[in-house]
Amino acid sequence: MKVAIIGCGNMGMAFANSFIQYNLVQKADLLLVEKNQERGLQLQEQKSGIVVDTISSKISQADLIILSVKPQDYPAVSLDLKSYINMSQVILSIMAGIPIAQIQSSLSHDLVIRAMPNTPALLGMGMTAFAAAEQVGLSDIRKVENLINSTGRAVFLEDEKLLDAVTGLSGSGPAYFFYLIKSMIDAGVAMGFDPAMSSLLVKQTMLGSYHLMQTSDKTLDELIQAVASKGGTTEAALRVFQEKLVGEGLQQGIYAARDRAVELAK
Ligand SMILES: NC(=O)C1=CN([C@@H]2O[C@H](COP(=O)(O)OP(=O)(O)OC[C@H]3O[C@@H](n4cnc5c(N)ncnc54)[C@H](OP(=O)(O)O)[C@@H]3O)[C@@H](O)[C@H]2O)C=CC1
Ligand SMILES: O=C(O)[C@@H]1CCC=N1
Repeated sequence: MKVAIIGCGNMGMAFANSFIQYNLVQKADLLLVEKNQERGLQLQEQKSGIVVDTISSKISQADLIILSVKPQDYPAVSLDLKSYINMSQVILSIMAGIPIAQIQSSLSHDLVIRAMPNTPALLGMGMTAFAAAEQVGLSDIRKVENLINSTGRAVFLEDEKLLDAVTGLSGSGPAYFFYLIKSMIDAGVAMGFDPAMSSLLVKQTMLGSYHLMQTSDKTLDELIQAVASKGGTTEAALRVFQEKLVGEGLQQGIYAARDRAVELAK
């Protein structure tokens, strides 16, 4: 399969590297379109594929074209791409917010799939949800799903609108996790640990807790209860979280991310 990737930053290259790692695409069949000169040079040094800095007739040979520029850069990309695209090519967009219909009309092209991955795709441990235009056949959906599976787990959504919620939940989710960890490490440092020791205490706790959650029969509430002894320390912390509306704050943040995805389409 021949693949072209337009915008080879964090996510574009997470996808490219997974395809290569699993031999789903050969480097000679991977066209990397990257406008940023410094990044383009890096990609050339890494020999990850055929690197070019502009969209040209070369793109007409690709079976699949991945759009992984920032949503704000898409209008310029669509103007360039429109003149080279051919009817049988499938477009896979991972851009936040931009609906399938908007991509179809800006490119005058039917075969569009829209996906929302996340950065653990860099390790093949990503979570991607995707939806397809009704004109895309099952065979093309399967081909794209196989590619996405090389970056981690994939779920197909019948309702494209939910992709904005996915963006707020799992697309941006890794940042929330790192934010939580950083806050805990900062608390450890404030209580007298050096940053390395605080980091070890927190990261190992999160790793162990993740595996406990995944292997235990208990619900999340029961797992919390199992830590929170009556009248003990955890209860004291949970009371403060409740008073400070930590859970609600997190949820409001997730809704704000979803709403920003909707705004990005305008
Ligand atoms: N980062 C994440 O966690 C996730 C991101 N996404 C989506 O993926 C997309 C890319 O995000 P991310 O990888 O983080 O962004 P990056 O900024 O890392 O990558 C985008 C790259 O595209 C380049 N670019 C801009 N315009 C063009 C053009 N006309 N032709 C070729 N290349 C161009 C940019 O260059 P320059 O820097 O010079 O502008 C940049 O190198 C976004 O739409 C985002 O919504 C989806 C899920 C998760
Ligand atoms: O922050 C963003 O806009 C992108 C989309 C999801 C994660 N990063």
